[in-house]
Amino acid sequence: MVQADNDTIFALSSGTLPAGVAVIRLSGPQAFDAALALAGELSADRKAGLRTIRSRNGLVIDQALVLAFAGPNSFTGEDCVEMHLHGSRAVVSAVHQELETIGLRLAEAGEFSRRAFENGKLDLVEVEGLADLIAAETEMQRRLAVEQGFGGQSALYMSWAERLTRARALIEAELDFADEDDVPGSVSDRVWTEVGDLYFEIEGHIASAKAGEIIRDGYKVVIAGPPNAGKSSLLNALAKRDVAIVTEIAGTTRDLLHVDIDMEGYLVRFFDTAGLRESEDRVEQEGVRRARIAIEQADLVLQLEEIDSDSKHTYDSVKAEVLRIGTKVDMHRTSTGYDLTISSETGDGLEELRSRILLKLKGTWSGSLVPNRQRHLQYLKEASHFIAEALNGQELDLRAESLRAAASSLGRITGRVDVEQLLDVIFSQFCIGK
Ligand SMILES: Nc1nc2c(ncn2[C@@H]2O[C@H](COP(=O)(O)OP(=O)(O)OP(=O)(O)O)[C@@H](O)[C@H]2O)c(=O)[nH]1
Repeated sequence: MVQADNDTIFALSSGTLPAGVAVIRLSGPQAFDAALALAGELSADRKAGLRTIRSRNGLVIDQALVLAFAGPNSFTGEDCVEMHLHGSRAVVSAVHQELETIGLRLAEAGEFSRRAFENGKLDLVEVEGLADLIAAETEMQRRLAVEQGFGGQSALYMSWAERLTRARALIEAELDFADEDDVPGSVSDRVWTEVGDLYFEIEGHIASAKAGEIIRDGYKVVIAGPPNAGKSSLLNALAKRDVAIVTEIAGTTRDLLHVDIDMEGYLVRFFDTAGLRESEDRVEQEGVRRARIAIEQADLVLQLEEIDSDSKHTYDSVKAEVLRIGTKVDMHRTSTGYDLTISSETGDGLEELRSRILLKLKGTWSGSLVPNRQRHLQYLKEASHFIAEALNGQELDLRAESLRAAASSLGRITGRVDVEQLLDVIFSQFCIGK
């Protein structure tokens, strides 16, 4: 069913019940009336007031703190109310029932944010950043989401779109008014130098996308090696619990297993893989196939091998960095030819392994703004392509058109930048004509 945009909506905005407090949020033209019907009276704008919440037939449902936010100064830009109730299922359910009877409806997933976007309170990048902030589990994910959710990234893209549009305005001024006296001679050289600088800035930003992906989706560490090398034992030792089955039977692990570990604020996803060997067993063959895909997609491969073992394995298509690790050091004396030797049994070398992984991770993100979604990357690449076209073009009007297309691509990232509007602003600052 298509829901009307001017419906007044409500939802439980806080977490799982029961809890100390449950926050129900209302948004839309009827929000204040509905809150008045339940709470009797609302405090002044944005001031919390302690109210008794009653049903229509006068029965007390709960006592709550009620806050009213008159639009446009609210999250959605509409009139909003928050009721901070006691967090019981029965209280929340009774309030929901009352609100539905009054004619409000339960919000759909993301509907508050959608309204915030439609009312110009948040742009798309900020909406995505907010979603990431809510989903953030590690400190670095939180920091990245804050950079994105609170306007920093949008401001960067907006400033780039503005620079492109300004360049285009200058070029068009040159095209339109070249024969008049009050436009300074050829501005082209300076404009193209500036556009060239911007091209390198955008390319640099695109190159940092991997860092964004690693922080947001996790650093993928794949534990690989022949059967019985001790892969599952290492996964369990790192996770400090029994995630994977460990036996002395070669070929125990057949599927891909993974464990997420928060290492000093970074999300690290460790994958345990099936031992790499030729096998007649179809399940094991499939496990090995999945292991190879995981190795190809890894950020770091831990190549395990029991010290002194004969089963040396070569990896064909590893793009990631590889750490060669000799295992079961508690059972062996010699240990040359490895980057590191470990024992999951005694814990030897595990701290060293953790530090090496962290060292690699800490070098990935400097804390600067980075694209962290495929959507951003796609439009950034598109923008960069159009800028390159403008820089290498011949006809001035076609080059100006490429600049417009590049600014539009950047505008699509935030969903806000209207290039034509920008052009008006820029032209209004010129004093062309008499
Ligand atoms: N002494 C000793 N034994 C270990 C160590 N790590 C693993 N083992 C033993 O080696 C055998 C194989 O360990 P796993 O962790 O299952 O090895 P895997 O590489 O996952 O094996 P597959 O699932 O067959 O690919 C088990 O009997 C473990 O107890 C270690 O550090 N020291």
